[in-house]
Amino acid sequence: MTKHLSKSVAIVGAAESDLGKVPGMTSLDLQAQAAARALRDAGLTLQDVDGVFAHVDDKFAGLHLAEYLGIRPRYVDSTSVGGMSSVMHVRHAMAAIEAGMCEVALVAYGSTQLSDGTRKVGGTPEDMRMPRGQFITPYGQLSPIGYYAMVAQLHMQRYGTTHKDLAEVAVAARKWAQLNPKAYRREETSIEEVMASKMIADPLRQRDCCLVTDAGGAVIVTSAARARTLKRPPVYVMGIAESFSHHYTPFNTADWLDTNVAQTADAALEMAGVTRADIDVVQIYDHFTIGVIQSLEELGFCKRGEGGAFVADGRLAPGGDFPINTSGGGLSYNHPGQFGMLLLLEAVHQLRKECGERQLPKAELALVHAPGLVFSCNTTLILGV
Ligand SMILES: CC(=O)SCCNC(=O)CCNC(=O)[C@H](O)C(C)(C)COP(=O)(O)OP(=O)(O)OC[C@H]1O[C@@H](n2cnc3c(N)ncnc32)[C@H](O)[C@@H]1OP(=O)(O)O
Repeated sequence: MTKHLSKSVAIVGAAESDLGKVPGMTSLDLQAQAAARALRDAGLTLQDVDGVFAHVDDKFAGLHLAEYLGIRPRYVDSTSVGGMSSVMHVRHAMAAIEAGMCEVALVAYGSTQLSDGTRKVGGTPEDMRMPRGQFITPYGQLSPIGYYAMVAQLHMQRYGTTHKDLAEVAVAARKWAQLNPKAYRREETSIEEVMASKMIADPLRQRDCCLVTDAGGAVIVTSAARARTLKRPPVYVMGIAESFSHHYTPFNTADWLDTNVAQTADAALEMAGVTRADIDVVQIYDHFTIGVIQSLEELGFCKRGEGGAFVADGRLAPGGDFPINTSGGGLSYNHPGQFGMLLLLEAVHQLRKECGERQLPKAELALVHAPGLVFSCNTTLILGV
């Protein structure tokens, strides 16, 4: 249905804010810093921006960012659906640009969860306000780690996945991080070290969980026609799809491992007119090691239940035959409150061949996948140069 929109818009500017621990900044500061850098990258100015797409833990995110930047856009979208929001905003920007409602869209995200100590592992008042809260939170279920721990338990019980399989994902991420000067954790690690790290929510140990860092990022999306007049090589949106299944906890679904991921992967690939085998760069949300195994299966890179075997023997790491998350991912690079923006940025950097030591030799087509909440929704994006 959206096939005709393939290559109708492109990312023409992309930048991270300062990363890691950034004291003295607010999430708005980080968004604005990233926005200024992304605009400079594109050769555009704030006056060119007429669409703002932002999400932070604030329902007025787009409005606040526009006001902070001193601009008066004619289109604002502050939809927040968890980790995938920034990736989904690229689709919403495409729709708005194609409908003539804006021409230069700023997509931004920022979080200072490390510096301001706002990341809580569970039992927050917000949890209690959600419908599930009263039945789950009082019993000590940590959010979202506890939910993914239950998914991991089920995966292990049903398919024989082991903790060593999970650890493979964490070690591969660290090996990529060692090639990325901006990564937060770059020290050597091993399968044994991951497996011996402190238990957080059985079977997920500390090193199975993403980092808590500050970070922000921004991309500039515009029409293909405008993109061709700018200084950067356009990174085209070849295909993109989003899908929603349930609210937050998978325990309301018939099978916790059942997701809508394949639906968005198939739709995005079809829109792009390419197959899984054509993809050079894969960026997958790694909030927890089990999330990567589950995503690889659900995206159709292997069958459900085979993800553990798929990631074995360093396959995802530098030098492996299925490299993913070349930045070091949320597990070792940076993980602000939500990771979609950083996944998107790494895909753009790979396609523009600006990744230094971690640059993949062939990088023409990228697949970015991000879920929201606990695989409650997801977006798949195919980018190409
Ligand atoms: C939509 C979504 O994206 S869902 C995901 C949202 N994010 C999360 O849920 C965050 C998950 N992670 C966490 O909550 C925490 O990192 C935990 C609970 C796993 C670990 O917490 P703690 O053991 O209390 O560690 P704490 O956060 O205090 O950090 C202690 C040290 O361990 C480090 N550390 C934490 N996780 C890791 C890791 N995976 N690898 C290496 N070091 C780590 C920290 O960087 C910190 O180092 P420092 O003292 O040098 O700064």
